[in-house]
Amino acid sequence: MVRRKICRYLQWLGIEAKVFNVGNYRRKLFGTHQPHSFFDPTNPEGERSRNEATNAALKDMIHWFRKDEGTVALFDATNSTKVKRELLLQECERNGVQVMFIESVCEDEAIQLANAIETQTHSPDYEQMEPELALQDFKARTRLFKEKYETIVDRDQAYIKLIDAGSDVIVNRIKGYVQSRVVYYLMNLRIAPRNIYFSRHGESLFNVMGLLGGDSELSARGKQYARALPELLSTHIPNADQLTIWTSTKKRTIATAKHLPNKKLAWQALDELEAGKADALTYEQVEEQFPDDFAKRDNDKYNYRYQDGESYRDVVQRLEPVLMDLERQENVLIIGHQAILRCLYAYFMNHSFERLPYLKIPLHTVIQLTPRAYTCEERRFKVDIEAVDTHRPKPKAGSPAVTKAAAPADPEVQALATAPEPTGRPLTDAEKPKIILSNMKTTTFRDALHPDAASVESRAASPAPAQAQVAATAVAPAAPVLAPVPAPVPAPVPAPARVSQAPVSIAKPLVEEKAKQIAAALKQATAVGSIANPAIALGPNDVNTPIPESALSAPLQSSNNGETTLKSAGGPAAGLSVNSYSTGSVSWKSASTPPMSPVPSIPESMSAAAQAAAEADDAALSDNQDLDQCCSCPIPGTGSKGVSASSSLEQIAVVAVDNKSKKEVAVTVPAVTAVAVETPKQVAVDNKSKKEVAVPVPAVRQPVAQVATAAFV
Ligand SMILES: O=P(O)(O)OC[C@H]1O[C@@](CO)(OP(=O)(O)O)[C@@H](O)[C@@H]1O
Repeated sequence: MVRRKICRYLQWLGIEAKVFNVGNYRRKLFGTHQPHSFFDPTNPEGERSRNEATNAALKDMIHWFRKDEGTVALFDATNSTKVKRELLLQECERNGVQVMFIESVCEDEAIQLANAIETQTHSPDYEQMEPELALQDFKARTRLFKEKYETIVDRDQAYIKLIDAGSDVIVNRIKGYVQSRVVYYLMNLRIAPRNIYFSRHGESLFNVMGLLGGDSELSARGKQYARALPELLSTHIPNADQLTIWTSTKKRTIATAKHLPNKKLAWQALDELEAGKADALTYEQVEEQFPDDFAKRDNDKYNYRYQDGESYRDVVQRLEPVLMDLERQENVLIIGHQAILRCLYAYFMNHSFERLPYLKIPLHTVIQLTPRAYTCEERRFKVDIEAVDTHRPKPKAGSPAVTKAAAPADPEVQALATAPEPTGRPLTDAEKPKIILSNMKTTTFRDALHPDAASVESRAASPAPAQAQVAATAVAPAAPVLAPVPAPVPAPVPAPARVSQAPVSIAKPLVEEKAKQIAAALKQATAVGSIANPAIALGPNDVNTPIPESALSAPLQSSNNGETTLKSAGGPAAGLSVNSYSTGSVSWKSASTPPMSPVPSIPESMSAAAQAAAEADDAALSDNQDLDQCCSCPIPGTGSKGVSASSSLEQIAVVAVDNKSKKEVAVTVPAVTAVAVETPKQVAVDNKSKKEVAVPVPAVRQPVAQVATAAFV
């Protein structure tokens, strides 16, 4: 399930990613209900069939790269032996695809069992089979894999090892933007059972007047909703008093949380999409005053950036730290805004970026999301208090509002925009949105095939459009030199320099005791063998950008020969210190990181054949996405509302004291100690002080990689 989560996460960030699940190929070629003997390595017939499935998936993956459709492929197979991994590596190298493996080592029997049960419950392999029989078969299959399992020891190879549900993470030869992104994500990932709740603030005065943005009070009906919320929660949510409430720093969300006795935290990063010059206007006024902008937004709402404001893409970037923290948390209720909740909801429910800005997040409704291994379940609780409808559907192609817009309306988006409002009842199976999650093994990144390299470079060199109150005056540094791009012909191409030959990106002092423990754990794990070995192949753009050491220093436990073990609790930014940093009205308290609970995710341990993810899901996950990510620059003091850099490794969330309210708020700031490597400086002008300030800018938003994963197939 991890590979699906990685895929969803990368897609959410705007990186084209797709899962190639060998189990699905195997099922297509040889049927669903194969007995465990099919997986016996001493069964030549079974072995031949499984290799055939692997080759078919591999072929499709390479084809996908060659057609230039994707950036990161997750090759989802077991990859549990050196020979299998070598095969994958050779094929990828021959085609200019760089590989990073992800191995999940789990010795915790309880987690193994939970995984087995989850797998046999949801895998298409065990559909219509008695649960007990399914479990037995799955265990037998797992034993067969264990016998031949070989842990990854090649120090030249890029890999991540998740030990015991990610409580330790071993990182070897990880470099560049996408790889470090994946490491960061895995360190924060949590797959323990929990619910996540979203609610917009109660109806606001601006909502009633149809005005965008602002910081208005609640209307009378909005206040009524705030008063009704405690009872709504206690009626529908077990242990509602245990929920942590996250709000934005806007009055309307804080007032909505007012009557809740729960622990509360206000995040600046949760503030509504900044409408800039359109702030406090109605849609009609915006159309009248800024007709071109209005049409552009209708044409591409996700990417359209308000003058002096933000785009949805910007908001996704700034929400990343919130999302990371959300992944670590138990039960959280976010009282937020329409655009903000669309972004978060789209992540969990796996909506494409085209659909995202049109998702329906109505007022006076609590949305409950329950991540499952293979799905994310949703329920909506609507309070019977009237509220205006602030949802503006995408205008039909050809309508006056989009006369200037070239592209026709996306039918899926249209359908979504006109879909009936969800009600308080639980969704039926057919209505339930499917989601990610499945075992992940091998992840590969590629770039060399990307014929768009030059244009990517030029995109990176273009100044970002004006950010909230910031005028960019300098050009971002040149993109890293790209490897020669092989022509997209079917014939084998020369293998590029291997990722493994790149210099070690992280070298830390050895902590003997911990290293011994890890070694013992790995040895043991090899013997016990509960694994999942994903691999990620990296593009050349990504090769020379190591993870900022400082971003990883705090959780460091031990390292040896370039292999680094990271303690995931607290995330990679834990312990980074921000001394005296100041923004408009906020001063940093000190070196504390925001409330971060220890992470660990459930391991994908044996992940096995349980690839319940149907082909259809894979297709759903592979929405074409635009790689042209815009840089968004966090400018302290410019009123940019915590607009963040696009790499979370470059920023940390800290607890700060709001100078006005004297309350603690969680805010994100650039991790100043972490920006040096990946984030060159750019000069911008602070509109308030009129002074030049150095701004961290993501080096490149290039297509970075392609991923492959493996499972028991
Ligand atoms: O992106 P669109 O669909 O315009 O919606 C965003 C708008 O939603 C609103 C309501 O119109 O959110 P909210 O009231 O939840 O804070 C505006 O503030 C915001 O500008």
